[in-house]
Amino acid sequence: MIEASGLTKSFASRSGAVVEAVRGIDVAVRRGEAFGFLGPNGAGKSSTMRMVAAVSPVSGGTLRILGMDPAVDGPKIRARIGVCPQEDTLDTELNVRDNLYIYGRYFGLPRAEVRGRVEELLEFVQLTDKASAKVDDLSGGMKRRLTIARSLINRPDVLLLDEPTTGLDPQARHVVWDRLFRLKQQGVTLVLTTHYMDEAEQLCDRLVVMDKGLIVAEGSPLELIRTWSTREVAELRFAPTHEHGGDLAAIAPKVADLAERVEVLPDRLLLYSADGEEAIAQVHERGLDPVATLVRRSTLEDVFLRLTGRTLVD
Ligand SMILES: Nc1ncnc2c1ncn2[C@@H]1O[C@H](COP(=O)(O)OP(=O)(O)OP(=O)(O)O)[C@@H](O)[C@H]1O
Repeated sequence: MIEASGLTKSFASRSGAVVEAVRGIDVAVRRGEAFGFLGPNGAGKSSTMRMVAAVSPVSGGTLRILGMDPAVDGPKIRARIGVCPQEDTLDTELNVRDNLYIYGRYFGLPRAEVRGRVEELLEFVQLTDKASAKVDDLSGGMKRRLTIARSLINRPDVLLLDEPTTGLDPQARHVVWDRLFRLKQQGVTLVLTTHYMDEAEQLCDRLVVMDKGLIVAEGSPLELIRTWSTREVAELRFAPTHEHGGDLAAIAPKVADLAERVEVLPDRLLLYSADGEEAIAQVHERGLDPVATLVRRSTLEDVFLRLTGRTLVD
């Protein structure tokens, strides 16, 4: 559905310096899959998405979308994809139903067809009872669902979603995920960006981890975790009154041999080990006395930390 090779995007900044937002990435998105671009702010995700949406010209490399070249067939591509942008771009002058209707007409769909499609989409995103409401009276989650409905008006083969649940509360996020799952079941190819690990794990069949304009890893969430992390992680917190005064960097060498890898975060130590309980038992045996411990399974957050040395916190 999408094939990029050596894809780059540069911007000229105001000072005249060149910003290389995307520095040569290879990506292939298959029909029907949910594909994610994961990475922190500034990684180049949005710049990539805008090229894939055929609204921002490619600086270098090649890009094919639905077999077409965006430089030649931009309008044809845009007719067959849906775009759900990061910020709300809904028309606050119009009510919920008319936001969808106007968009459908913009796509050149006949009036009667748009009317039917609008009702179908309102139902799909569970906004039928809000059809006459002003956009400003909707909650954040409802606005996001309306934007998703709008991006589906042309029955796209591919739906691009830039951070679909950023800023939403947990319940609203789950409602959005549920709708995206349903779309996937209907055969729509989903391409999304996110900096939420749980979102990537929930939704994506495959994903790439981006950092500073480059892809640093690629695979299914499970493959990435298996390749780049251990099965379990033991988290250790120490009291500020500990003999090292809570200086975690000083404690780390004392436990380094108990794990495959140790990460020092500002507030805790992470011990990457196949058996977290065993690692913690040994820490206690050495009289190191953590004030709190926790064993959890590895997540994509651990993969990201391993690959970039940074956490993905916004
Ligand atoms: N129009 C622009 N002009 C100049 N620089 C830009 C422009 N758009 C993006 N950039 C720069 O390109 C880099 C990548 O930005 P981009 O928005 O693609 O990252 P991102 O991974 O999507 O981040 P976010 O999660 O914040 O959306 C950043 O350094 C950004 O400042």
